[in-house]
Amino acid sequence: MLTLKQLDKTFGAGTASAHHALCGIDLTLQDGEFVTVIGSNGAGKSTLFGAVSGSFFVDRGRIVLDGEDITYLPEHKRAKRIARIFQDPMRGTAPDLTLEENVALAYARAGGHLFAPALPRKKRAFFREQLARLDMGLEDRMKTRIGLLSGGQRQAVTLLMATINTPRVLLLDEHTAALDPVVAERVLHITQDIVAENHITTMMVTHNIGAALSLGTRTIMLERGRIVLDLSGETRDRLDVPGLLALYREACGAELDNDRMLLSH
Ligand SMILES: Nc1ncnc2c1ncn2[C@@H]1O[C@H](COP(=O)(O)OP(=O)(O)OP(=O)(O)O)[C@@H](O)[C@H]1O
Repeated sequence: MLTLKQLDKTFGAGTASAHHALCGIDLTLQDGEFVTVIGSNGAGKSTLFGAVSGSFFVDRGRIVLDGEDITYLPEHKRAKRIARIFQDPMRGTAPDLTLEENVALAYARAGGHLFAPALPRKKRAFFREQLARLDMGLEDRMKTRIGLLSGGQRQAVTLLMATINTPRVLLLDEHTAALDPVVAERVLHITQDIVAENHITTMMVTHNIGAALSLGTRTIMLERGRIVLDLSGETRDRLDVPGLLALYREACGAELDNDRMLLSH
């Protein structure tokens, strides 16, 4: 279980450009829960992920994972349990290393090691099987430099690498936004399968409202560093995009300001 209690973060505190990016975030995620996260531009979605993954420490509040207080645990020590994938497919892999070398690195990192020994044969075979499931022909390209793969292929590999040692929490920060729609759809399918099979507690930021309402079992909406909507069960099941926008208007007294979100449904 992941619990966030009263998280607060101000960037540039004490300066003229101070920005209160997280304002008392309270959120509990059950094991294996898949939550989609939406919100207008600058609402604090990436900041929330940064707080959970440890890119910075929060100013106030507590982050508790499986009963352990990890609020001040450095990022590299959380990495074994909390994986994060970004929008940029180039970010999660080393372009000059082969697919196999990247996988070896991911294993090493997940095990808390600095150096990557050669991949044990069993693990190699397992990863090859996983690659075959992607149906992108990558299982026969273990010796190919990652930099030669397409964005979609790289993002799919990044997803496999991030979940190689089954993290407790997976943070997906618009991880399909830079892919063409067909590839994005496929990567989303793979995401759902991996998350469900491994029972990984997952939060996924998306600007696609339709995807936000159809994937996972819960949707939260952020606005100015606060959770303004937390939708699940029948309420969420019955909701369509206009319905969500109306709820937003009711909660915030304004129209949603996110062009990408409004254009993508
Ligand atoms: N390191 C930082 N220093 C100063 N301000 C920051 C920093 N990171 C984020 N912010 C500010 O905090 C606010 C929240 O940013 P964040 O990236 O979390 O928003 P977001 O909801 O992910 O937005 P988007 O959908 O546009 O990516 C923004 O106003 C942003 O400019």
